[in-house]
Formats: sequence, C-alpha cells, structure tokens
Amino acid sequence: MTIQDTGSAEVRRDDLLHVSDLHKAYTAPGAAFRQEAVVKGVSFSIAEGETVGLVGASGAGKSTIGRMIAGLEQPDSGTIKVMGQDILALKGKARRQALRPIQMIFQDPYESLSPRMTIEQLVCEPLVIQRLYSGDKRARRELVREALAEVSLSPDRYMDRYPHELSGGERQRVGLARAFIVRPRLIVADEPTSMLDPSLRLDLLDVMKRLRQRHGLSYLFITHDIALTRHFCDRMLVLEQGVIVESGSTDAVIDDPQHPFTKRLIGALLELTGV
Ligand SMILES: Nc1ncnc2c1ncn2[C@@H]1O[C@H](COP(=O)(O)OP(=O)(O)OP(=O)(O)O)[C@@H](O)[C@H]1O
Repeated sequence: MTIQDTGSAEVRRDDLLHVSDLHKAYTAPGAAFRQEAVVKGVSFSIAEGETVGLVGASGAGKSTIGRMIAGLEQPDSGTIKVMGQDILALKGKARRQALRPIQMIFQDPYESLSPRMTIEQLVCEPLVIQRLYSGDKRARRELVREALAEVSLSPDRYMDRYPHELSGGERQRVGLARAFIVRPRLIVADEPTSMLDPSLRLDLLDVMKRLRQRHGLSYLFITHDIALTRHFCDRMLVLEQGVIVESGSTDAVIDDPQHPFTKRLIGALLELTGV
C-alpha cells in the first residue's frame, strides 16, 4: 500500500490517523483579521505501530498540528480521521470518545501537572475526565499502578508524592503514564525530551519504545532534534512554514535530503549536533 504524505486524500486500510488538507490561521488578540495561515494544506497518515517524526524550524507549525490532532485546537478546514472516524464532524461525547485513542504529552510536564495533586491523582485524572470506571476506586487505583509500572516508576514509591518531589525525567514519565492510562493508540509527543539532560532523553525514549513494543502504540514525535528522530522514528515529515516539503523513511531523508529546505535544516542541525 502506498504512503502519500503530501496532499493525498487516500485512506489506507490500516491507517490509525489520516490527516487531509489541514489549514489553520490564528487571530491575534484585538486584531480584526486573521493572520497569515500557520498550517497550509497538511496531509499525512500514521499506521498502527508506526513512529513518525514531525521536524521543522521553530514557528513552522509543528505544535499547532499536534494540538489539532489531539483535539486541543480547531482547524479552519481539512479532515482528521482517527481509526476511520472524522473527528471534526463529531461533537460532545461522541467527539470525546473518538479522540480517546489519541493522547498528547508536552515539552514541560511541570506546567501540565497541578502541584497540589499527588501522582496517584494526576495519573488517575484522565480516567476522571473521561468518566471511566466511575465509582470503582479499586479499578482506578489498579490502572494507576499499572500505568506507573509501564513507565518504570514504582507505584509504591511514587503514588503519594507530589510533582515537586520528582526529577524532570520522572515528571515526564508521569506525563506519559497519564497519557497511557486511557490506553491510546497514538501519542502525540510535543518535544517531550527537550527539557531533559541528554542521558535522560534516551531513557525516556526507551520507555516510549517499550510501550510501542508491548502495546503496539504509534507516535507522532515533534522535535527539532535530528539525532533523536533517527534514533526513534520510522518515518519523518519535514515542515517548512506550515507546509510538508518532504517525507520518507528517516534514514532516507537524513542521508539523502531532496528538498532545499530539508538540506539546509539537516545540514545546520548536523553541524550543531555532530550526528
Ligand atoms: N495560540 C496562538 N495564537 C496566536 N498565534 C499562535 C498561537 N499558537 C501558535 N501561534 C503562532 O503560530 C506559529 C506556529 O507555532 P507553533 O507553536 O505551531 O510552531 P512550532 O513549529 O511548534 O514552533 P516551536 O518549535 O518553536 O515550538 C508561530 O508563529 C506562533 O507564534
């Protein structure tokens, strides 16, 4: 089956996510008119178990695409199909349910973790929001324990702690456990390692890889970091000012970039990181 990332509306049978012709422009506060579009006709697919890197310069629109896929931002036009369901055509509970297979983790876990909640409460929160296992405290507790164990945090040691008592790497794992607890099929990971020390980056990626192996999870991995893209992703999409200019297997794109922007981006990043 073909993989078409630039403009095709073709849906493959095994697609977990199919994004077609997405557009988005923001309106500045107080401005009468929408500003220039930041996402301009983006189309791509992600299959079950696949890890796809979304790479581009700062401000290219990567996070905006991730947030639209996770349902946190509304596109101006286009379609987002999750397991064949067009989420933009749905509302309320139906939309919430259709979006459950997609969860997101962020660059700064500290911002998304309330300092007043214990790790148990934080990991349980998505179940509360999704109204899953309501009234069954024991089942929820067991799922929290499982989710923490999946990200290599001992439930007995961590459940009663607060976010400020954890290291950056541990907090990022709590973010991953929160995403995992609702059993997603795809995790949108928006620069999850950029605030971590280099050694902790690989640790987090190892935990993410293990989740992929054990549960067949897919990832959309948003990053500036070409070395991590090569380490972690099967395929990559290169975004320039809201447009996907190149896509393909990670090794092929990094070793033999075709588009002038990709050549510049990879050349500059390779110089910096020495990959
Ligand atoms: N809520 C918002 N309101 C107005 N403009 C926004 C908003 N969010 C993002 N933008 C603008 O949209 C453009 C794309 O931003 P986005 O965060 O998607 O890019 P990015 O590729 O993820 O960048 P970075 O790598 O720096 O995080 C930027 O110019 C940004 O200033």
